[in-house]
Amino acid sequence: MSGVPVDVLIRRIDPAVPLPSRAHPGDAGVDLVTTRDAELAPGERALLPTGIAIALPDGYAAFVHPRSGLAIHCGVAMVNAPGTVDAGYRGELKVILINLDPRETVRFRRFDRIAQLVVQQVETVRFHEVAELPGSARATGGFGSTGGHPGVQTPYAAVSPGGGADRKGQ
Ligand SMILES: O=c1ccn([C@H]2C[C@H](O)[C@@H](COP(=O)(O)OP(=O)(O)OP(=O)(O)O)O2)c(=O)[nH]1
Ligand SMILES: [Mg+2]
Repeated sequence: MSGVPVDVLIRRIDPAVPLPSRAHPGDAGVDLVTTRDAELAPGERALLPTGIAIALPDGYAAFVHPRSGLAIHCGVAMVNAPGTVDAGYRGELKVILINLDPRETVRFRRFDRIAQLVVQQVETVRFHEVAELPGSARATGGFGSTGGHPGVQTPYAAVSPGGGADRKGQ
């Protein structure tokens, strides 16, 4: 990371919670911990408290991202990844985890690291309604229109640049 650090106010809701810090200089995210033990059975989800609240400057947002280690080793994902923390939000940061492993229950202990927080500048936009949008090379192609998907055939339609749907088996 370069440039002048952005100042973010932080309040400990749980007085014993460690303040978030970077594992390595230059890391984009700071790890967030759970302040309570949790047990997630296969398919179960939980809203876990992090013990902190923050005040971001105007023009910034924070994004709660999953940890890749939890994903590959435990099959744990964030249901709403990335979670969006608004600049005006003063409540406790919370993380919605889900255990996607089909067999194993995953256990978290107090102060285990469960997610990471990335603070970013966000643009303020104004929307201008128009009858027609300007053309582009991609046009309306999306959802697999460029092909090359490994694995199973899904029932979902790819949208071709012409705007039509390529539906397998129809
Ligand atoms: O992973 C997350 C996502 C959100 N939040 C907090 C901060 C955010 O500012 C607030 C609202 O989040 P969001 O806008 O995603 O939820 P919503 O379902 O749209 O709720 P609301 O109607 O309160 O905006 O909840 C978290 O602590 N963790
Ligand atoms: Mg919202």
